[in-house]
Amino acid sequence: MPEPDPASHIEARGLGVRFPGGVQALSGLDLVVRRGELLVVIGPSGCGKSTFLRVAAGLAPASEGTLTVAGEAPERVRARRAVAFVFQDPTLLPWRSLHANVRLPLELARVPSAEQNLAADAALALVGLSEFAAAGPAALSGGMKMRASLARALVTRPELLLLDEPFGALDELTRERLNDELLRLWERDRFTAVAVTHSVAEAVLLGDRVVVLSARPGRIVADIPVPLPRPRRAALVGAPEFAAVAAEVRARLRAAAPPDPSDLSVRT
Ligand SMILES: Nc1ncnc2c1ncn2[C@@H]1O[C@H](COP(=O)(O)OP(=O)(O)OP(=O)(O)O)[C@@H](O)[C@H]1O
Repeated sequence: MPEPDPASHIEARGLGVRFPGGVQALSGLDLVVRRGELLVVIGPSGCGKSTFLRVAAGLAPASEGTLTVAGEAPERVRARRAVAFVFQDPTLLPWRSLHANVRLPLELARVPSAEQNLAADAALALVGLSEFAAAGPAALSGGMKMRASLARALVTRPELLLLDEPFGALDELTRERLNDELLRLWERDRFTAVAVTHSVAEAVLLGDRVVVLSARPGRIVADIPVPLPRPRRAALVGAPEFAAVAAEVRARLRAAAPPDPSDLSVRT
């Protein structure tokens, strides 16, 4: 077997996922995510984006081909807590304070409690929530809950962060702020990150590359580099060079989407 390339973090080769009911979510997917890269995956609804993240997180098995993380099976990477997942729903435990929510992954890893407290303090400070450490999730806005969810994901200093439409449920302004926050955290620590989104603007703002998947079963139809300089912030969205990349992503996404039956222009 060839030596794994140290620069590649996730390697999917001929990856396919078929669910027990027969739904083929992904098929023949070849993708390399480099270490320290921020990759965005976009594609039509139901094409298998979340399924790809779940396989990379070690939460779902591949049915064809392989996917490795740092040359290892994703389940092993999950077991050593080197991967963290952020979902659209912040899933904070309502009976725990923010601090106790953020330190939970360290508790589960049986990290000594003094270390847990220091790391949770630092993670809350990173996302600007120190003064809410003792508050319960019910006292927080949606944006604050998502910040807490990011803090909980980063508290273990993961090598790989997987984000499944993390800010999709937030209003536009809060979403912009959270994207800036995510960019700041990633610029600081340069963990490998794979984010799924439905927003073309978000994809171009965040990504080093944007991978466009076809309609189900998802396979890669475009792999678009984003040559915009970093650090990037949400204000970049109005720039002409931004619009050019966004137009390319949008065109590839349109071409990937299944035809709209109400669109008369595509009927013969
Ligand atoms: N556990 C499961 N069992 C059976 N089918 C599933 C399961 N999970 C997902 N699917 C199906 O697999 C397909 C891909 O789902 P997935 O959630 O990965 O798509 P997605 O691209 O993330 O969708 P969306 O953009 O709507 O969130 C969908 O048709 C979905 O209904």
